[in-house]
Amino acid sequence: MAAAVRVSRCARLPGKRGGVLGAAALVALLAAALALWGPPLDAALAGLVSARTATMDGALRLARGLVPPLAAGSHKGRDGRVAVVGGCREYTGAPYFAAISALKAGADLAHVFCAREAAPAIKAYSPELIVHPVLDSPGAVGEVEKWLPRLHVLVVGPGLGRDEQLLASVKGILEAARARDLPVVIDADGLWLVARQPDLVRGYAKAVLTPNHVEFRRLREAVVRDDGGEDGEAVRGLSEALGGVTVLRKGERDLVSDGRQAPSAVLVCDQEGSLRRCGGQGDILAGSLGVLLHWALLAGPQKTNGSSPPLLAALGACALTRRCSLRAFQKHGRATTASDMVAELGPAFHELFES
Ligand SMILES: NC(=O)C1=CN([C@@H]2O[C@H](COP(=O)(O)OP(=O)(O)OC[C@H]3O[C@@H](n4cnc5c(N)ncnc54)[C@H](O)[C@@H]3O)[C@@H](O)[C@H]2O)[C@@H](O)CC1
Ligand SMILES: Nc1ncnc2c1ncn2[C@@H]1O[C@H](COP(=O)(O)OP(=O)(O)OP(=O)(O)O)[C@@H](O)[C@H]1O
Ligand SMILES: [Mg+2]
Repeated sequence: MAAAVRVSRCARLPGKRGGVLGAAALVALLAAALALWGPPLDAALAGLVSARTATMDGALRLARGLVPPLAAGSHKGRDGRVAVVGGCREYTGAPYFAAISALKAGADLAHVFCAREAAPAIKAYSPELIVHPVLDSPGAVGEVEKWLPRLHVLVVGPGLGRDEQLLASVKGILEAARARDLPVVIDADGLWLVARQPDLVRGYAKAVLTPNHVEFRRLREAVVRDDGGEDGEAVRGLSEALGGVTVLRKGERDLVSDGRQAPSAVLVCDQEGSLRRCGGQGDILAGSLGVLLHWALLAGPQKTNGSSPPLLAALGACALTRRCSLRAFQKHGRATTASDMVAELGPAFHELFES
């Protein structure tokens, strides 16, 4: 059973003695303890409450510390060069949402490597995106590989579709990225590929998978031969079976684990979000996560306090996506779309990471 703690916003937290701690006392107590973070934190809290799942507000505080300060002398690209690999005839919105979210979350440059047919539409959505119509060309892997030295992170899968030729190209691109130790976020149909070829990511600590409900079940079925279970232990088990790849299982509560946190904590992000379940919210999360993952890996242990950088980045991206979707929902209600959420990403980022 994944051991950690569940810290929810509500007042009720069953302790070992079955008592209930008041919210204020609990928050104060855990705020101090969370400051320890990492193995000392786990040790400090292990005896406090029964092993459940953990919403690590302290992790968010750490995530804030990963954001590089804007500086007069910085050059274009320093704060992140993110590339989305996806976009096909059917799906052009998903790669756009992922790439523009990376920019609005603070990346300096956002590329999209997509199929030729998708490129005009994605280019038309935004002049900010650098769109390469190469993914369905015979030399797609080489075309992308020559860009890898100039990129910090790949976000693979939004709007990819399931065309065998595209998936074969993406397999080669993932292999090339891993060979260069490039961090990757794998979402949507990129997860379709991983479910069929788990060794593409197995044991790769710089990979983060972001399955939704359906994609999670497919992965569990393919990797651990069990499509049951949606709880923290199922997430931790999948992560462990993939050799410590960080898994973010999206849902009403986002569950994150790298399978190795001792004692194997599963972190929960259940901050308030939108009640609307419109398409594109997962793409926004994947793009935001791309830039946060780059920053987290760059920050070093003194900033992450010994915690897993991908884990912190995933939590930060969950909180950011929920906050921008909530802001959009408060303005647009049932009419809220992913475009409205993207429009709120900048203010949500400021609220969470800069104020
Ligand atoms: N505007 C666009 O271009 C969009 C394109 N998208 C792309 O569409 C492709 C397929 O993504 P999908 O998410 O549709 O496919 P999935 O295979 O993830 O999901 C298939 C169906 O499962 C159902 N489902 C999803 N979450 C569920 C849940 N929590 N409980 C029960 N049922 C659930 C939905 O009806 C969904 O259509 C991906 O490449 C994705 O990136 C989506 O991201 C949505 C937006
Ligand atoms: N049932 C839910 N209740 C509240 N929030 C949810 C729920 N399901 C998902 N979310 C929120 O929406 C985010 C995206 O999850 P979702 O399941 O929509 O991804 P997705 O299906 O990949 O989206 P996309 O349409 O972009 O592919 C989650 O990280 C979570 O914050
Ligand atoms: Mg999705």
